[in-house]
Amino acid sequence: MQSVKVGYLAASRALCSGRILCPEFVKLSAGSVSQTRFCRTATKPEGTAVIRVPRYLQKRVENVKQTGGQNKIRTVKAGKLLIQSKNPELNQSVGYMLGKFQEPILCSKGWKHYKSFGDHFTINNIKAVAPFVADNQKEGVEQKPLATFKNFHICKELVEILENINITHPTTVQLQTIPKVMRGQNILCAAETGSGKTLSYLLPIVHRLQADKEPEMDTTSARRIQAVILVPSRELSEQVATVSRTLCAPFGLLTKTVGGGQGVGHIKVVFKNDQPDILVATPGALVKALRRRCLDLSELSFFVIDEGDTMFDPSFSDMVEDILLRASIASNPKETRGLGHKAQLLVVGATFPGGVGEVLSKVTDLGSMVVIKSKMLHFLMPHVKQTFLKVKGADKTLELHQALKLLQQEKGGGGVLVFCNKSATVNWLGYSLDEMGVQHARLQGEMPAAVRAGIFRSFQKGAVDVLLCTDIASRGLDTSRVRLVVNYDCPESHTDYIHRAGRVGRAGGMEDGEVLSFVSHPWDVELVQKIETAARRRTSLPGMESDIHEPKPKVKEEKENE
Ligand SMILES: Nc1ncnc2c1ncn2[C@@H]1O[C@H](COP(=O)(O)OP(=O)(O)OP(=O)(O)O)[C@@H](O)[C@H]1O
Repeated sequence: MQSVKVGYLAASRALCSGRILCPEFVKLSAGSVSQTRFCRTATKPEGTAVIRVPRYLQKRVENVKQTGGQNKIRTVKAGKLLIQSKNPELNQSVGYMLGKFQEPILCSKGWKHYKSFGDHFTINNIKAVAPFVADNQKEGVEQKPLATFKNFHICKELVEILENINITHPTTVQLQTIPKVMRGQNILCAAETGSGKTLSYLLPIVHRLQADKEPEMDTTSARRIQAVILVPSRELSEQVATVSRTLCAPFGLLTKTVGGGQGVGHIKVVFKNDQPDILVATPGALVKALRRRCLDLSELSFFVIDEGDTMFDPSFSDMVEDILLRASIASNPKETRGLGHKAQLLVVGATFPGGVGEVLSKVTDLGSMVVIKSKMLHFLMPHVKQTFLKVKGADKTLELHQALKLLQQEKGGGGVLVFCNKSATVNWLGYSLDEMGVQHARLQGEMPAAVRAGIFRSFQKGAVDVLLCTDIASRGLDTSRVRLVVNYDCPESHTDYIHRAGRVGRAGGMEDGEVLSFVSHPWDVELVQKIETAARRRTSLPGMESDIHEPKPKVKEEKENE
């Protein structure tokens, strides 16, 4: 029997004064006082008795505290369910709101116990439209005219290109960001996954570059790099470059990429004949290029850091700092115009770690940066159904097979991203799926660059439906055809969960995207409990609230020091 020691006086006071008037408890406690061995020990102060409270009684007391003395809290009301559990008593309706100090009773509460295998719960999608769709586009809101890209006064060719690909109304983040970028402000923008952050920075960049372009300029010789976009992976650099090329096409602006895994020879070739107007690069490749003096960042008009959380992660931050120090970053909008102008700094991401300010304060005045933070940042996506299944490690492959079959039967198939925590798991799982006859592709960081090239693109194009991958595919990669994200291995952090889950429910993507997470290890359970708590409380995921803060103006600090 596991037990705890409590002071006799404290325990008896709690028993007598509290609402916990359990006769069994009192009887047992009194019994154990007379028998306690601790009374006899010389080290204990005289008169202090120690009683042992059995674990099962502690649990009962905890439950009484949680339910406030009632047998159970009724969390189900008429209408749609927010949380749907294997045990219907733990369901929670959309209409039920937890009290401020009320502890939610979690389906995943006992998931560290081996008997919980087979248990499951679902956080239902309670909204049909993503929160980042501008308010006036939501159902039932018809009063205001819809905002369009024309409202931003960007050149008409760009508006036409967007219309051709069915992008007519800006998302919330685009509405907030584009005007500010056009005004020359440095921006720190944090908004949900799939909310259209790429266009938020690319549209104003291309608009400005075409406006600044001199008509008589020779297209090749006078070209210089005017915008650098830093991204964490090769795949993402290709994706951003594709969007950029589409937007640049009518203006003859050139976009190039340099990515990790490419030798110096290849990097030199990129810059040899023709400098691009827009360069999309990974930090490692750009550092190599800068060291070999292949390019010069002194005349930049824009410096963009996409996927800010990854780029300011310790694995990249030194390189990012090194690159930023070679560029001349503006400290206010006036410095971004005219002769000898400096670069406007745009940092975007779906989550933000602490420490962003530390690096940025070395290159610009943090006080001048405009922080744009979406309302639903770090919340679970309300328009995506998210299921958690407690399953034995050995059964995960079968469960995955089952989920793929169900998707085929119920929705006629679609893109599936299966996330594993390690490259080795991707390979191993790949062999298992081969044996089961499931066609798939694999994408993981340990693959040679040549093998990796084009895998995500072929998945985007629909050449293969199932992609087994590590977290390299969770950051920024966009495909509207993903219907199901499977966390074959439970993600290691909230940030990873947000990014992985964010591959569905994207602007312009499938509306019925789902996330399925397998939970097999006891150490996965805490993360699941936090996610379930956030869902039941309708709050953001814990530990991420302070991730983004308004940078303090440097000037004030200096004045204080004087
Ligand atoms: N205004 C819009 N209307 C409809 N679709 C849009 C709009 N803006 C962007 N999209 C589409 O939304 C998808 C997601 O955009 P994008 O990749 O820029 O998202 P993101 O916010 O950068 O996501 P992540 O945080 O995952 O990087 C893209 O397919 C893009 O074409």
